[in-house]
Amino acid sequence: MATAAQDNFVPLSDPAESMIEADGLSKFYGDFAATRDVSFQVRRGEVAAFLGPNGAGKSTTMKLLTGYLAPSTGVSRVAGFNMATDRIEGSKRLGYLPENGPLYPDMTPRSLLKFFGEARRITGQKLRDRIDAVVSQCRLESVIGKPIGKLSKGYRQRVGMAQVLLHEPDVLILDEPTAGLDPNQIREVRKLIRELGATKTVLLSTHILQEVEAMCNRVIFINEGRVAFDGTPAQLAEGVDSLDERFHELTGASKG
Ligand SMILES: Nc1ncnc2c1ncn2[C@@H]1O[C@H](COP(=O)(O)OP(=O)(O)OP(=O)(O)O)[C@@H](O)[C@H]1O
Repeated sequence: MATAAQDNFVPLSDPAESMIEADGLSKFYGDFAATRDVSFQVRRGEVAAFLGPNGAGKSTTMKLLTGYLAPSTGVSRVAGFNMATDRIEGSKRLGYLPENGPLYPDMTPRSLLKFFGEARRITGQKLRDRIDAVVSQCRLESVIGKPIGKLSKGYRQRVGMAQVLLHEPDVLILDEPTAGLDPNQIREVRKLIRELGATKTVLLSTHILQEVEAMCNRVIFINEGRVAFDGTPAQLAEGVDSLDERFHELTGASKG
């Protein structure tokens, strides 16, 4: 039976090109469901906002999608690969930026990128070329030799992005990529994500409505562990005076 969320869904391109797929993902901690039967697909060419209030289940869903957490029920796929049974193949095509991801504070961006590149079996000239490319893309030139622990939050976030992009993944899953940044840093990270969206499929989590308008052509809204809306930013704004009003409506609706 179709759900309200599915009724709202508008396919933007060929369904065969689904690059990120959540299929009935639930995660239980004892009796508590952090996510319940979460299903959606993000297609090639989409930059999708994963929107919802604090505690809605965004990070949990992202961990389930990337294979970092095992679901209680359901299946996740990245570029068509089942992340439970084919995680290595899926991971080759995936760049995942976790919320407050581990960055080794004593390493420099250069040594960190070398370390992660080698872990992905990129070596020699290819690795040097890829490091140069992501350093330029993420504008890290001025901090490349400084300890990561001494960098500003904005630069640390860009180091995380560089690490995510190093192996040229087709799919990016970014957990709150602009959290904790100042307005200038936010503008720069948004610009970078818009550029990346031209060639990659992106799912980024946020609880900030402006992120949707600034970067995304698709919105998946989650509340209390369930998908409450799935459609375009224009559909999200339909029939309300402001996105704030829609946010309130979507978060209030499931409490009745
Ligand atoms: N390991 C865990 N054990 C128990 N409950 C957990 C665990 N991890 C997450 N939760 C709970 O699951 C719910 C969803 O958490 P999650 O971190 O996915 O939310 P979120 O939407 O990412 O929130 P935020 O925007 O604050 O990061 C929350 O109520 C959280 O407390």
